Amino acid sequence: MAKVPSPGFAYRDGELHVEDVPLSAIAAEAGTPAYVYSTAELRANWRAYADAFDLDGPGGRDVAVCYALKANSNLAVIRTLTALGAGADVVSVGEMQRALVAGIPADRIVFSGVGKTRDELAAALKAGIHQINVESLPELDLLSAVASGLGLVAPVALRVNPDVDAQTHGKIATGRKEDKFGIDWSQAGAAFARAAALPGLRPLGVAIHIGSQLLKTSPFALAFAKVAELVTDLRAHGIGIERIDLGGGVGVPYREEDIGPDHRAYAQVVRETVGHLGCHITLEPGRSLVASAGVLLSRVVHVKEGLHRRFLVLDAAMNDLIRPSLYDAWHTILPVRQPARGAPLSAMDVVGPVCESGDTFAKGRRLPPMQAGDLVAILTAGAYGAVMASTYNSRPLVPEVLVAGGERAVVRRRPTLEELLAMESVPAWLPPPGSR
Ligand SMILES: Cc1ncc(COP(=O)(O)O)c(C=O)c1O
Ligand SMILES: N[C@@H](CCCC[NH3+])C(=O)O
Repeated sequence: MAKVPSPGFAYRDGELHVEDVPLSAIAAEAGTPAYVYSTAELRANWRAYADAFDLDGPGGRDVAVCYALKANSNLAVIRTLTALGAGADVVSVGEMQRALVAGIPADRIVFSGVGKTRDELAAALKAGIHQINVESLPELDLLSAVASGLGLVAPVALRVNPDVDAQTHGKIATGRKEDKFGIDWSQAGAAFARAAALPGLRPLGVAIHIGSQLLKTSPFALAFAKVAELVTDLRAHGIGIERIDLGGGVGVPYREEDIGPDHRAYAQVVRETVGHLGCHITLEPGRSLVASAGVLLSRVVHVKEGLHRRFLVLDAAMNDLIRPSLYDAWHTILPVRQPARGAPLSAMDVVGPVCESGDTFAKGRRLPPMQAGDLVAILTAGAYGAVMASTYNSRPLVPEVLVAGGERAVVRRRPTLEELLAMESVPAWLPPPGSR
């Protein structure tokens, strides 16, 4: 049996607890499936960055940690992180709204993304956000026009594509030359020159993001060194770069055997590669701040003995947590009731009720005896979990619960089926019910 890898979640009195709260109590109150988040774990994840970058001391004066909301945009989660000092990295006007509503000041928000619309750019400028990360020449022109139309000058970083392989899953690597992100390395100089010439822009930063779930620091080191070269080059050409945005944070251990990441080693890489430039540095970690802080709590609907395999059929499904289906991602799965010492383990396919074979959380996972009605916790689900949920198969969005010590609150409730249906309508020109 896998050990519980995080301090926010532990077996006590024969049951898995989130801080001081038994998960069975949460299942009784919020129903299942439900995401459950630990505030202590969020704090510990923040502290790892705060310590590595001396955020509360003199070393951190020129470093901003802008939490990438895409990893988990629940308002209570954002509020917890911003109370610790986080700014925000947003990729849509919706995320920007969330950041503002959660209390993050506009001047601590950066706006990334490869396809920001005219309306989104205008909203960001009107809100007065810290920086817009521009990813293409057409976007430069559009932003300049929008800013000029509003009588404003946009604070801009250009996201460049350093052509570095992040050595992560292909679907979440973003810094290779074939990826859609950033301005081609060979066009970077010309793009900055153009930005400097456009009336509505103040180009002051270089941004990159090479991918997510990096368990090694070497790809970061390669990419950051290229950024340093570019900054030096741009300065030599009279373009005064004051800011560097280094993109997402370190990866997280999903399996016990995953080694790293070491925040201190990452911070060391940052200092060694770009520290000498005297730039203000923005970091945009998402996953590493929230992944370990969340579990997906689910109930066993059936234990189905197939002829060839044993299936543990849960009430959670791919629509609630899509990472295993989409990236073949591993999530450790634990029974909420602590198994007896030496309980026999047997291989089970852990699946959901959705009508796709891909609705599988784990294949051949070795688990102790389980029966219908038992609760399980799918670990390390705080990042890219609830935010990627859908209503596929007309399953309502999964609720979210935040725990702090002995306190707990439902921070997003499960919508009712009536609410889902109320969003739709049948036009009067369609045949009425009963006709054919
Ligand atoms: C531009 C940008 N910044 C930050 C992040 C957050 O990355 P991570 O969750 O790996 O820290 C992402 C997602 O990969 C991203 O696309
Ligand atoms: N959704 C991905 C990460 C995407 C990163 C976004 N830039 C995951 O779960 O691993």
